[in-house]
Amino acid sequence: MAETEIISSSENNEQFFEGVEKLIEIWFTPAKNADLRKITRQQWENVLKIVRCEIISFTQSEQVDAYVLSESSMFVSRRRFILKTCGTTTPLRCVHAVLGLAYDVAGHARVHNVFYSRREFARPAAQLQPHDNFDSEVKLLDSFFGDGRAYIMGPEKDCWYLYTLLPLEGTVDALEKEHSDASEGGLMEPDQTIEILMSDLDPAVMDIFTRQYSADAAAATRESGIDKIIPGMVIDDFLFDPCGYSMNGVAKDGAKDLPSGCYMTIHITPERSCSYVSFESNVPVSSYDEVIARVLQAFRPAKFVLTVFATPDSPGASAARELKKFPALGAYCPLESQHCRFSGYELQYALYAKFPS
Ligand SMILES: C[S@+](CC[C@H](N)C(=O)[O-])C[C@H]1O[C@@H](n2cnc3c(N)ncnc32)[C@H](O)[C@@H]1O
Repeated sequence: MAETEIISSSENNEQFFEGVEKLIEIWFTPAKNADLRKITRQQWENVLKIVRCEIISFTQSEQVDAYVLSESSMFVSRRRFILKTCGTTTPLRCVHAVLGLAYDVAGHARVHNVFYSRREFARPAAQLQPHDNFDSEVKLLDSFFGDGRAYIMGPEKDCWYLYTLLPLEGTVDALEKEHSDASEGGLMEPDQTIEILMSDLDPAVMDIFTRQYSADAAAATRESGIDKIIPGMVIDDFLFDPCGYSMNGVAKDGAKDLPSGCYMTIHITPERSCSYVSFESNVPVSSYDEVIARVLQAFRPAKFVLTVFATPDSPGASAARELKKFPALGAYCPLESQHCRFSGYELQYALYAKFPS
């Protein structure tokens, strides 16, 4: 298994692990016969060496290849690449190699869009370049993709960073993008993604994700209720030793109400001093109420960042607008909320904390 940075915390002799992930999503412009799934496992393994992690499990649906990694997950479909990695991994260092394989092996010559995002790290100083600060990350991304836009949302300690090629709606750049999209023939298929990035979780729940408590990953999946969050998924789960958990879910072929490109992914760092859980899915629902309620009930965080990206024609567009109203979510009140209208996407960011009891 790849080298893992687990640093002893002097306070209580507990291990520190940076659960916060860096997430990069690259969409390529559709091209005849082009498919990222032509890239071989060996080629992905070489890419992941640059990132400092490795593949530990694989599952797939008709549309998505899903890899569980030693540090989080990778999803590969015809024209979309998603890499989400935690710890002190270096995902932006592999972008050059991914673009090369996309061109040489998969037949993709043009990048249509890019999203790079992450929450603020618990220990930013422990990260390796370029991840030691957002400016360096943006500089490297710009060296690959040209003129991207960088945003920082929320308060300093709990902020969420985003880099994208999407211009803000109503700008001259947005008009230009619409023209180029129109000439390429309506590229944007409906798309929506929810992420719930949780910290400071209930220790009783976190115990489930230890070898001491759960015999295997499947037992932890059942006991926590992860298998009920989005029914109809094939689950590929992994329980680390002595603790830690990762899972990918892809829609079962022929699942009712679940399109075959649908995925979910959950990663859990249960150590008490640095507990962290991330949930992400592109499930196409018009309200996220049930999914959010199930996630919060399963993990009981003290605090979380919620982000929703949705194209205007996706069912999730109404969900993003509902969340814009700044609603309380069960036992949680919103501390911050921001809504952004990009050309072709809406984004809702919010920071929630448990009501004081
Ligand atoms: C890979 S998981 C998922 C982390 C994820 N990003 C999250 O949301 O917390 C990390 C957890 O697994 C534990 N772990 C145990 N062995 C590991 C290994 N070889 N590589 C990575 N993590 C390991 C870490 O201590 C941590 O609790």
